[in-house]
Amino acid sequence: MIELRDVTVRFGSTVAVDDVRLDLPTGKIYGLLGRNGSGKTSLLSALASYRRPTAGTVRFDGVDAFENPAVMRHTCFIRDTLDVSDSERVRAVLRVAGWMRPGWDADYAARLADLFELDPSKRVSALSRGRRSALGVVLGLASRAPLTILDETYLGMDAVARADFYRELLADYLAHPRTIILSTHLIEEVADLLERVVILDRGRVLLHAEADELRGRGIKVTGPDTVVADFAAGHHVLAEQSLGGVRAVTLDWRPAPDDVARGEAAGLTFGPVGIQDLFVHLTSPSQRLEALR
Ligand SMILES: Nc1ncnc2c1ncn2[C@@H]1O[C@H](COP(=O)(O)OP(=O)(O)OP(=O)(O)O)[C@@H](O)[C@H]1O
Repeated sequence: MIELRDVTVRFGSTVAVDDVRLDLPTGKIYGLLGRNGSGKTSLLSALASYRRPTAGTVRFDGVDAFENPAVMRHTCFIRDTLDVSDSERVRAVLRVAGWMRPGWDADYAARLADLFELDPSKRVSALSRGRRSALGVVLGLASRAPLTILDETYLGMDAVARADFYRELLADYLAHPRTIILSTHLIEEVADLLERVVILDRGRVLLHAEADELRGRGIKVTGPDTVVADFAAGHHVLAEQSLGGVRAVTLDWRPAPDDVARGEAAGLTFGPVGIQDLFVHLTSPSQRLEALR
């Protein structure tokens, strides 16, 4: 279990992470979601012991993580900066990772490098943005670290490379279960991979839930204005649109099959609300719902 207790990270007068308390069971794939500046990187830096929180503690199985060599050896935190020297060649970067990472699989790293067309003889400075991102992915996956954190690492990769990455991540996770935290803005793309979701909003945890629970949490209802209004009465409306007598509402409610049948008989149509939609509704300034905390 990874336990964060009252974790606050400040930069001068900016509170990047505000009194966060989280219990993260290990052996799962997490999605850390949040709008720009919501504190994801700051929280992950504290989680990975890259930064001492201004206040609070991070514990792994009851052990304080900060400056603890055993914990740090088992943590791989990949940021878009990569934390490698630009003048190094890819081959050397992978070799050094092999020395530092107890779980490093050099054959797997070579296969991944091949898959992402990473030329081992190139210097990091000569890599395109996408290939640089791919190097981060190789470092993250081949480390097989019990705690692997990928902080928007793969944003520079093209759609084909990202699809390869998602497939590799899932296959390797199933073969070598570990805790993987993905911070991303590409929510729809990764949604199917996630087992748990944490949403940060202005430095605070807005929501921490099983991904399956979120997938079925909301529903979109469309139909004649008055019928929709009747159906939605008493339920939390996350979003609403109206045009020419037709209304569409997104409800924070999971109706029973009988309710759906009743609605369909009255001329309503129903649609799912994905994790990305839910995220947008929960974090858009007009819809911020403190009550869901
Ligand atoms: N080194 C720093 N010095 C000063 N302020 C910082 C520093 N790092 C982050 N911040 C501030 O802390 C807040 C949270 O930033 P952080 O990078 O953690 O957010 P984020 O969710 O990762 O954002 P993004 O999605 O844009 O990458 C922001 O207001 C940011 O400006």
